Amino acid sequence: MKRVSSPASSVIDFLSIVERLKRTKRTGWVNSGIAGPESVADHMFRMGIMAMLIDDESLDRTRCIKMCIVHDLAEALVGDITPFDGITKEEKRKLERNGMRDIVDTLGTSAVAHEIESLWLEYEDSVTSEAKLVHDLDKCEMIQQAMEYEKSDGKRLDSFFNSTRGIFSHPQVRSWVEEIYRRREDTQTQTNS
Ligand SMILES: Nc1nc2c(ncn2[C@H]2C[C@H](O)[C@@H](COP(=O)(O)O)O2)c(=O)[nH]1
Ligand SMILES: [Mn+2]
Repeated sequence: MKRVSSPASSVIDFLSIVERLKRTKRTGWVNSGIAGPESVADHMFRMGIMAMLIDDESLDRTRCIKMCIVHDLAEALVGDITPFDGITKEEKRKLERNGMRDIVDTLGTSAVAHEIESLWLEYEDSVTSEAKLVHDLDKCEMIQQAMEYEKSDGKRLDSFFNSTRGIFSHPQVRSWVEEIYRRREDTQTQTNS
């Protein structure tokens, strides 16, 4: 089937929506009083790099990288909703599903529009091994950022570690999480000495 590419006007409209992710600060850090917090785009970028570092031949690595960089795309329209905003998971999914539909519609019926929406739905359903890995990376990236903010801002961000304890399943990600915890303890030891 001939690939139908989106016209330039649609592409620029779509990229202007993506630009919002560069300006949308991650709510969890804003609520924690972090100065100059990362954006949603920053978070997805490092997740993409993390996916490149995964050494697992059973996974479609390229698909994982693509899933990382689209998984929070809906937040360009609905914002970055935390588990503490009083919005149910069902309502959040409905808001983000509708947001994704609006975002992808700007690209028309192109193959890439379908690909982006499919990747997002696969992440949301969290059934495939690739999606489960990207969920691991989502939380691993978050706790590494929390560890780095604890060190740079001299704060305790316990909730990020408490809410993700024991949830990681991929062995390589678990090894990264162990190292994050070790470094966090080092920082706390140095701070207390
Ligand atoms: N204070 C906390 N905030 C949290 C926690 N877990 C997630 N979050 C924040 C981080 C993001 O701002 C937002 C959702 O992130 P997604 O990548 O899942 O869209 O919620 C937590 O335990 N404490
Ligand atoms: Mn995320």
